[in-house]
Amino acid sequence: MLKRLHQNFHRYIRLPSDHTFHCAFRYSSNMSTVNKTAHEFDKQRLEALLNRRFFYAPAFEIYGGVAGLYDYGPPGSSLQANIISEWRKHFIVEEHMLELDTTIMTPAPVFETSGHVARFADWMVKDTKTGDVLRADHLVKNVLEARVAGDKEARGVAAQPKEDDKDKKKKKKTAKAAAVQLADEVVKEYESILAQLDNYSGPELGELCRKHAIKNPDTDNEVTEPVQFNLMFASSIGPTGQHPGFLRPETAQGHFLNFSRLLDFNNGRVPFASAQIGRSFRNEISPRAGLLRVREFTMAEIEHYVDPEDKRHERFADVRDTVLVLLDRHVQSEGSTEVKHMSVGEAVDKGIIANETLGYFIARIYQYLVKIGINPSRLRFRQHMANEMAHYATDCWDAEIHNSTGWTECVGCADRAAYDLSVHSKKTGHPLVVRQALKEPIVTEKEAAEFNKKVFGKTFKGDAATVQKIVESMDEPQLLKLKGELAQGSATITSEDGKEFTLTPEALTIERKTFKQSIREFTPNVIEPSFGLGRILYTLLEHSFWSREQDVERGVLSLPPLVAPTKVLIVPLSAREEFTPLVQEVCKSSPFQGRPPYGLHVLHLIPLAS
Ligand SMILES: Nc1ncnc2c1ncn2[C@@H]1O[C@H](COP(=O)(O)OP(=O)(O)OP(=O)(O)O)[C@@H](O)[C@H]1O
Repeated sequence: MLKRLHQNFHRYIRLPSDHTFHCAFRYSSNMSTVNKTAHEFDKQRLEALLNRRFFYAPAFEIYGGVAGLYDYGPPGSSLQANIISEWRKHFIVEEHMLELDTTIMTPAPVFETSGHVARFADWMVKDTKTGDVLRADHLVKNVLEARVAGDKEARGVAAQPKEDDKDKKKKKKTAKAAAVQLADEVVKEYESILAQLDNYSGPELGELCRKHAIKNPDTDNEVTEPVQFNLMFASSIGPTGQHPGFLRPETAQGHFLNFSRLLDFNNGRVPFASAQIGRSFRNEISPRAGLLRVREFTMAEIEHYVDPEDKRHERFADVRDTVLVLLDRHVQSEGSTEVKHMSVGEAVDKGIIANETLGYFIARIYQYLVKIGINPSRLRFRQHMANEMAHYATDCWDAEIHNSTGWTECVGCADRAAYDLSVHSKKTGHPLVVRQALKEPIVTEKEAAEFNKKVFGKTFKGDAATVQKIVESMDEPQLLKLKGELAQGSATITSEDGKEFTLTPEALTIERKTFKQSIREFTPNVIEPSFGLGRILYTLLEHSFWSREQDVERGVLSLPPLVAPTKVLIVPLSAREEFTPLVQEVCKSSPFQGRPPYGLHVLHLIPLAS
């Protein structure tokens, strides 16, 4: 019997029929083909399927659950592992990146220096009567979008709500507005606000709420002025609570703090990149969007260190012709969302994308997302507007994926300039720089201060070090001025705390000297692609979900084999116990074991017969 099983292996591999998630077997990454026969997307059916098959579920559910925390079940974990595995291959292996695994618990000074303690915050408002908390930009977005939708409905442009919404109770609570037709200018103004929503400061969001009578849609109550809420989870390290700390809200700082070691590992050369996959934590104000906004999630982040004077990328030619859908900042600031279809080469040439390295990573992000099954026609890159971008960043693009809630940022890709390395270096005194031997030494002439240590010490005693520091920190024009004053007999300088010191030519001389520099020292700039894997996973599930017109009850997930949780199913057709060892034997000796064709590397053994 076993021999027969082996001989007829392919007959005993039961390719699952296409009415459950096991139809991960539809080898199509081209959903447009699939969608021709598919029924309209139904979020409730997808959610029911994901819940029933335990892709993921609210964490601590039997204790009532906590918003924004989710556990992944077997297929969800497997799907996530495959997404990560492909990410590792696509970025870490193919780009020779240096992988890290740094700690989550972080001492507070790190985030004080990075600016997170002061600025990693969102604007929140409170319902003036119930005290319910809402994120200010989300409130404005939901209410204005609902009004625009209501206007479309009143004009007969929008689809009417479906009659067959059986499970209305379960429907997500979202802002709804009556089908009321608005004046054309009002619609235009709303659309303009929505197009540049991320550009508004907290006070401006408050102003919008007042101007457009935006209230809490759940209660119709007014809301308070926006106040900032820091998103980091605070903790303390050690039994005495002496060392305040935070759960990291991103993995990036772990890369920067290890920069010197990474640089050594890379033999002192740039460019190179570090990469890390790990958990991050954000105490989101009002997480109501399933996996799209959670309080604990897996990120995959790359920090690519590059010479600030040369941001070319040696493999740019490989991606130059990749055509992307771009929504640039100028279009948004005009209140429009009109996209451009453009090759990444053209976008860099025209200065729409700031430099080659940033363009290279944007193209690689696109390739990765499409490879794992994201529908390219629902993927765009949106450039950050001036106010939205961190003050130190020179350019930033988000990979946004369209889903049932609209466009969602799933990957951020920013040129962070030299900010992070500079601030940590300044704070700790540890140089986070690259030293490069110059082919041709640079010869320069400049004013230099020379201290007569004996006289200097005698004159200034305990203040000698302070006075020396003041002089050493002077630039060329200041030194020239000081030199002139000393030539007249003496000069007076003042310390930060207002103390005055008189310098004489006996204590200090300033002379023009020639310097030869054979080492160039610089702080590299950082290009950072930052992926939220939960958002990618969820949008992928939406893009892969469909059902047939003739069988809408049964959902199908058409995931590419590369990431599908189940690749091959081997099942006994009878419940007889003696079949179990035979099936296990077949699994072990299957041609897929060890040498997976087409990425088939997971074998699931599921008893089918009952
Ligand atoms: N609360 C969250 N839940 C799930 N994923 C998240 C969350 N916050 C951020 N991410 C993911 O991490 C990536 C990088 O984080 P980044 O700091 O750029 O996001 P963000 O701009 O703060 O996102 P948002 O504006 O949506 O809050 C995002 O592109 C997203 O995929």
